[in-house]
Amino acid sequence: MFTLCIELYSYRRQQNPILFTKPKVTVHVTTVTVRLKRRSFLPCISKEELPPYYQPWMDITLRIPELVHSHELRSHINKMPLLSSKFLQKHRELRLAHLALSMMTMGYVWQEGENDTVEVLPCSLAVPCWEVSQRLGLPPILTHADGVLANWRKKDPEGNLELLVRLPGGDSVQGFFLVTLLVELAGVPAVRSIPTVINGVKCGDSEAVARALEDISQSVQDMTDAIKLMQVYVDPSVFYGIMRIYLSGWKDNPCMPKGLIYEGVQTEPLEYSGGSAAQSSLLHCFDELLGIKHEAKNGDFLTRMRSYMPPAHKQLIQDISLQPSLRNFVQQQANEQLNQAFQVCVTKLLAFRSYHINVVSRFITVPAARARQLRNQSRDLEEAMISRAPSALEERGTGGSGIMTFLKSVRDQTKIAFLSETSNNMNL
Ligand code: HEM
Repeated sequence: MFTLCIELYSYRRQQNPILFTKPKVTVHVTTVTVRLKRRSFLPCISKEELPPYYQPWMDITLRIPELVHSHELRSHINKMPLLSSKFLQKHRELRLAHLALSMMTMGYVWQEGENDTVEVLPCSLAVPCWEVSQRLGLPPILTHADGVLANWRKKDPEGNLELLVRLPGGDSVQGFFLVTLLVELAGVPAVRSIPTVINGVKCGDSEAVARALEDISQSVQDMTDAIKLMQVYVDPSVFYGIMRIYLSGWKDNPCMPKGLIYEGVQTEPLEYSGGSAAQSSLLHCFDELLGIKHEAKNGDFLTRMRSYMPPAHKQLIQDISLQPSLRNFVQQQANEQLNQAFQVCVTKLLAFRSYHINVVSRFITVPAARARQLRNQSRDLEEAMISRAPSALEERGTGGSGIMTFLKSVRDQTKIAFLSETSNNMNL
């Protein structure tokens, strides 16, 4: 019997829950609210959970945008005491500590933009960041598991959400991380249905497999609906001109070709990719389940992104990959309902990836083209903001990939998963 190795949260569908509000606009979307169990994909963390000993970390972390703006973050971190990580005990404390330390790291490195980065992260930050990372099995840099999965709390009993820790970029930062969180939440029913699919394949129960695939399709559709909120809550100029650099890493990044020395940890510089939703476990799980294989270079990138996930997520993906092939099962059964359910599932995943390419075009490709045009002749504030965006990242994602070639190839490989006889009927 295949069971989920990670305890997921239970969820409840509601007609119109208010997810979070934007000044003057309250958005109602048909998606999910959550009741959390203790250990889940999305740990519910509150600021109060770190012991008071760690107040010097939180004092700085909660002021990152303001201290970056006044160019004082680095000096505050340079004066920060070197604290022992041994008083952090619970998993949630460690996750909150990792969130705080990795957010400070991003602010420290990128405070002055791409032209005045640092070569060394001071030991008061580097040492605890390294130690906490080792204990969690995460890299010592901001990951999707920090900025999205562990960076929220309920703001009020109605279910509105807010971030715990912010980066520069105002409301767009909140919008970016929380909309991504909504995509994660929308994907929960799909992950919960995966064991049903696997067990159905093992027992030869086509009907159960078909029903579970239909649930997965609905959930992926909900993910696509959720990602559409990005354009409501995030301003592309702010994303591209201000926020994006703070998500960037020091691997495959021309403005930090040598990587970063973590003082007190190692004398040689280390290289890490920045935060990216390519580190989300969801699509990795779906690809493994549906038998979607990526081309060598892209596959290597995506596999590398798994080492930026919490180990239990990585393990879950690995476990799914080791199960009997769903695709073979569907082909052998020659059952129309099952065939159809499988095809719809691939179609929905393809639609998510196609819409995601749209999002990337709106938030990166279009502003990058405008930035190139305006770099030497900025006129108004919005233009100035875009033209100050780091040029090294025009063609690269924060995870370090060559963006459009990568994303289009990943999408095209998804199409290959269609069962051949019916793909013609689906007009693709
Ligand atoms: C403004 C919003 C977003 C932008 C600009 C964006 C940008 C990118 C970029 C540039 C990549 C290439 C990998 C890299 O180097 O980082 C990527 C990959 C990826 N992104 Fe996003 N992304 C956004 C939102 C999201 C959201 C909300 C999700 C949902 C979880 C998501 C899921 C993925 C996935 C799964 C990949 C890996 C490629 C794939 O499996 O199709 N992205 N994204």
